[in-house]
Amino acid sequence: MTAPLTTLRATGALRAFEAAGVLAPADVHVASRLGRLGGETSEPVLLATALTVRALRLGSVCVELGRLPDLAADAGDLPWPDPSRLTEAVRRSPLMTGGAAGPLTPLTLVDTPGGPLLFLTRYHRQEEIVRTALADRERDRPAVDLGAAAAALAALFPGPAPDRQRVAAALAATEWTTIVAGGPGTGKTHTAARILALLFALHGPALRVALAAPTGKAAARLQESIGAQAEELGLPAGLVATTLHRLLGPRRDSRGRFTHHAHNRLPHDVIVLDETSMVSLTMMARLAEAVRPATRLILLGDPDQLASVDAGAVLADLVARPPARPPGPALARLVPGDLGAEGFPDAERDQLGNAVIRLRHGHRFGAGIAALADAVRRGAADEAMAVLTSGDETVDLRPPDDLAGVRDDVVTTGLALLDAAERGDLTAALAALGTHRLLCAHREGPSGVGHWSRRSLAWLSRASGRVLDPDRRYPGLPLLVTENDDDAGLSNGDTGVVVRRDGGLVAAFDRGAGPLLVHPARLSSVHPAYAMTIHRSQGSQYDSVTVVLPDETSAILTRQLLYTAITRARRRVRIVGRESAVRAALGRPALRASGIGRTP
Ligand SMILES: Nc1ncnc2c1ncn2[C@@H]1O[C@H](COP(=O)(O)OP(=O)(O)OP(=O)(O)O)[C@@H](O)[C@H]1O
Repeated sequence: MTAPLTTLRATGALRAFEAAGVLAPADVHVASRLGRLGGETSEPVLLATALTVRALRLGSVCVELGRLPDLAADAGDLPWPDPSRLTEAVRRSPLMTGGAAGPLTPLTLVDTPGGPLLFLTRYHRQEEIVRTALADRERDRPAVDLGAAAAALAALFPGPAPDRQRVAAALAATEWTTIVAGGPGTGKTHTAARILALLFALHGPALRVALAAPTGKAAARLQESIGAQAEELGLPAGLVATTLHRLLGPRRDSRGRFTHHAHNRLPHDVIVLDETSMVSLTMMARLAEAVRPATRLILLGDPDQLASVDAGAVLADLVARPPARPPGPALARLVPGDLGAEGFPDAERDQLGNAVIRLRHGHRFGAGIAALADAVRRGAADEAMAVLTSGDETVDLRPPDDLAGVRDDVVTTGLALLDAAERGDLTAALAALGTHRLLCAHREGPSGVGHWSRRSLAWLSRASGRVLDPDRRYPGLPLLVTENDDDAGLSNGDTGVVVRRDGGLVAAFDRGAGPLLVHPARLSSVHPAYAMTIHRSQGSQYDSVTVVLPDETSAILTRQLLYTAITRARRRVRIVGRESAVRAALGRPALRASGIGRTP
């Protein structure tokens, strides 16, 4: 039996950190358990261990021992250990060296030019796997027929220089790994479809291609988008996208292990992975092990989004790596006009050495949303406020007591859902689901999901003249999936709606071409989705979005959180909150630590 999550044993420093809310009971529990198993009693070492466990919970793979107090700058006075004494104590710890109790070494300390980093060994290994695989893949470059590649590039990308999409495709032709970064609507999928066309042109129709994404929903969108361009680009019809899990082949006999691994690699010539910012370090390591050296790996994603909820912002880390080598000579010969163009700065050219290209031009957003997202990404608070107060009708900042507009959007969307769902019109119901979404930073409290869900339901009940009880799954109830359910084909974060159908009810989930229908009784972990957290909205977009900000003291309110919320909107974004909260968010980049690109 596992021990209950009690922290009665927390003493001294751990207790102080737990009382201050810096450590959760589970952090202390894991650290104490490791300490007992490994024979470590030093309080500072156990504190550092608990802080490392906490860091994982918050998306960092390690902690910087020399800068521990930065982890909780707003937590007041706490008994932080002296960094150099702590580092020495960790170095000598049986948790590092293995003790009398056995060879268990759950901690790994890595010295870097920026100071010592403390990892849980398991995650350090995973970083090593990703780093080593990438370094191996960077040792050489694929041979390419430059004449054929130049001709195909010219046909696929006829625009003026600099065209970063063309550069992305040229990278994909000349590198084993290519990272195409960019915000929503910058054309990552558009480019991926053209990259495939280029690779088919170079290597013939037998090329084996895999399309993958971290969630079922993202895979469906990728497949739909590539499929819609297949005819125009001469791609084979019926390219199928799958989740990364399914690509690797989950094994029923062993959770976390896959059919494809270092000794049974994936057979594909090209693997395109979308929404890479949502891939955890663990899954990235599994993929890195399973990819053949001569497979082209194309990673697409937005590194400015919130990191994956599991540890590891692998994409952001890969994009931020200092250049390891100069750009390849073949690249310069394929796209000399783009690389030499005035609007293509040196810093971007250097990044090409790591096969990283960032698409910058938005093709989908209103100009207001794009300008706001860009200002938020850079933390430029005055610029963001100027956009928000410019009168541009695609972006708006409203004080928390000015709710008429939000109510209108909630009621219009809710009534459309009720109407379409009662009529059994799946297409209309799923379309209504994507028109407006309420996003909150928190789950609880006056700016949290619970409060705003109840408020939305009250508005909608009044407007529809019906008593709507989310516990009785009525037609028109929007749903949010909160756990992966492989058997039902649902992923954590999927949204759907209950619809009347053939005299009964079904839950419909958007899957591009055809909706996924699930009997409501088969749904295990779902909640009403009148409002949802920004974290859960990652990877989805809506026509219009209302973002409810907490007050400026909320530590969860970071630049990445606000960027992620804003970029969920295609046409209109309304922020409900005060200017002070917007400014606080922009002043708070999420502190994440990882070793990729830093360790020797
Ligand atoms: N070079 C281009 N010329 C014309 N239209 C483009 C170009 N690039 C992208 N688009 C269009 O812009 C829209 C957004 O492109 P796409 O879906 O590829 O972006 P994305 O970066 O993959 O977005 P997301 O991150 O939301 O998936 C699509 O309608 C696409 O056809």
